[in-house]
Amino acid sequence: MKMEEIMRVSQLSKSFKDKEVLKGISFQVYRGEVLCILGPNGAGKSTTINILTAVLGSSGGEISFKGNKISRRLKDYKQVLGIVPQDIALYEELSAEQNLKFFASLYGLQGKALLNAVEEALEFAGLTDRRNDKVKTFSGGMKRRLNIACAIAHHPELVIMDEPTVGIDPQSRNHILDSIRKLQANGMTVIYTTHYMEEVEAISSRIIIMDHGSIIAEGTKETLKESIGNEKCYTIELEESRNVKEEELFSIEGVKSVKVKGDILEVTSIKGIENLDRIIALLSDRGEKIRNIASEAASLETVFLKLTGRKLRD
Ligand SMILES: Nc1ncnc2c1ncn2[C@@H]1O[C@H](COP(=O)(O)OP(=O)(O)OP(=O)(O)O)[C@@H](O)[C@H]1O
Repeated sequence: MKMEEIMRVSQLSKSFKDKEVLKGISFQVYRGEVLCILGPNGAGKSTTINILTAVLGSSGGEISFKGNKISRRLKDYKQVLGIVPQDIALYEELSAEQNLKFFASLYGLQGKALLNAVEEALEFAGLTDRRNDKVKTFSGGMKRRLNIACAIAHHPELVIMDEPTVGIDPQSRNHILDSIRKLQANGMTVIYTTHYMEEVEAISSRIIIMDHGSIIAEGTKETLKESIGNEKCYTIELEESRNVKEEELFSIEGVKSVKVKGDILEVTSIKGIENLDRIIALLSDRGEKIRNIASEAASLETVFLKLTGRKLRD
């Protein structure tokens, strides 16, 4: 499938006084994808997002949207953009419906189109039955959902979200992740920053990993995992007997290391070499009884650890 470029960021830099926060980052965004920007606190994610949404000016570099520099067509660009900021921006004294009407009307929607957009957005947020309640009576998760609904009611082409699930309950978080999949199914493009690995696993089409103001890796979940680890690990739980010799396992093609921890045998093996059946055959040949086998590939967490030398959440 040919990917259509919708946005191009070239050599984007930003300094606050003499502190260089973005060090000339470049990347593309393709239509219909969910691009996750992953990085620890202070990596420069919010600064990037704030520049992409034209809230903040850059110190250097260029951003083009559908071939035009955004600075030249700022009004048109903002019209097709949906922005979900890190902090909730809603009117507490207004109802869900009134908030939606207000935000959608900022994008020029009126009359029937406005009413339809509000109806659709209420449903999207799962708040149709709470439409007339004031926002101040809502839980954190409901506010987050409404915040997102306000950003997408006008059907933007590109939705930019800055850590929209921070500090909310798991149910609302799942609702938000589901709704991002829905946005994508409806043809929208999403840029999403997070420091939660599970979210990246759940929704990303592509990932950019940032650290200290630079992009340190880019790819899909699969390519990133492959780039660092071409190993898999079998955890084999045995009944008590211990007849098998470690060196015997090394005679099987692909086996790189064997560790024995009590009744557990940990075997790392090169990915792509299908040898589990041979391992099992050898074990049963030696009279071992297998209780359980689990196989695990490298995770995004390990990718991050290898690239930066530290955990994502310290
Ligand atoms: N207005 C500012 N003035 C000075 N320094 C700033 C300003 N805004 C951000 N920074 C610094 O820039 C760096 C990057 O911050 P940024 O908020 O972009 O990181 P982040 O990856 O979004 O982190 P978080 O997950 O905490 O939001 C940090 O060191 C931060 O202290």
